[in-house]
Amino acid sequence: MNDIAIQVIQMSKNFKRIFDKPNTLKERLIFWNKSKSEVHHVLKNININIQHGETVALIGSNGSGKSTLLKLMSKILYPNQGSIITNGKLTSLLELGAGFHPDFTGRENIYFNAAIFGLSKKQIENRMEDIIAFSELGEFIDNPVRTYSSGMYMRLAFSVAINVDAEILLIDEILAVGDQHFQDKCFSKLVELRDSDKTIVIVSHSLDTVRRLCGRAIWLYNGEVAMDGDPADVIDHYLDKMIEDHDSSQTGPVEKVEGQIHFDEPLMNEIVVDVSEPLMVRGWALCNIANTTLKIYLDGMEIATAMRERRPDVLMTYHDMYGGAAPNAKCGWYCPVKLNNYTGLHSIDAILYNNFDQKIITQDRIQIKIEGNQVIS
Ligand SMILES: Nc1ncnc2c1ncn2[C@@H]1O[C@H](COP(=O)(O)OP(=O)(O)OP(=O)(O)O)[C@@H](O)[C@H]1O
Repeated sequence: MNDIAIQVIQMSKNFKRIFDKPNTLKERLIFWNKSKSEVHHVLKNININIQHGETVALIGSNGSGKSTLLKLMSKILYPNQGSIITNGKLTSLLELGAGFHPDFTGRENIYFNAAIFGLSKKQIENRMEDIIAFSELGEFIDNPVRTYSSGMYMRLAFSVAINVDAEILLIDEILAVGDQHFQDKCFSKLVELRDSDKTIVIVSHSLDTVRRLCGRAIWLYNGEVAMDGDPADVIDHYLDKMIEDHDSSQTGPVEKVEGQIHFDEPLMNEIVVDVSEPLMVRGWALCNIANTTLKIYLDGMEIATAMRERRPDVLMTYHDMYGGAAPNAKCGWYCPVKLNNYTGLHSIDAILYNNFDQKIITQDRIQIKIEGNQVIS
């Protein structure tokens, strides 16, 4: 048996961009030979081999061609040059609602979709209850899908996709529309499929999901494969490049500088073990400029510049500065605070400064009361 599930060979995809497209017949007649178009090279000479059993993420900034590549793999689109060969039964979760008939009920759409996938009526009937149970749609399963919310669509689509015995699963971001409970459930299911012999290709902006789920990440940049390998390395390079691109696109002063600081710890009832042991203060900062510094003050005295911390729960905790480079980037931070006066009320201030002019962008304060060896409020 061929070990390769998906083979992309010297593949390029272009789209035509049309400017000044006439909207009315009059405009068409007047501008009949004047509409301008431009060929947009979305993917250029891509070569990728994905083995059976691999779980691969496609990452990259908006418009880098990730969804287009998935659509090409699922043969919704065709390349202008080169080819894509898939080997195995393939199902895809690409656009919400794609493949569903809006006037059919959820149940009818299950029949419809599973039949297209080659399942017999008996096979579908045998799986029907499992599909409905996984989707948790309950009585809504007998309502027309046009009445569904995007989360409900996604529940139905995911439940069908995992029950049609596909060997290759292509998933585009859509998991993000589910509520937290269903996202967690889908994630666990994907882990289960990953650990069986399924091949999964997923497009996601959730780098945490990529790190936890995938064994390989492919980064698309300017229509080419910029890097292909271990997710942790690829994500680091991708984020560094995003910072670089963001910095070079910042030509003038940032007009409206905003930021937020959050304290997560110290938690109430935290036991302060020893006076000589510093108390760890943790939080995260969010700012729309890159060049910021976060300083920590104890009872009005500057005691430290907070240290960056990698936090799996906070997206993009990667930059050496505080605030982060990309707009709305978040950075986890920590600071060991040595309490001079052990018992009593202390205030800890975190202040985010703009490195250009040292002006304060934002600040926040927590007050902690220590009694005995505990933080009590
Ligand atoms: N059908 C189409 N016709 C014309 N241009 C298209 C079409 N589909 C995609 N594009 C263009 O191709 C480029 C890549 O789009 P694609 O959706 O693949 O990017 P993406 O990496 O998935 O982005 P995002 O992270 O925003 O989802 C974009 O510039 C988009 O405008």
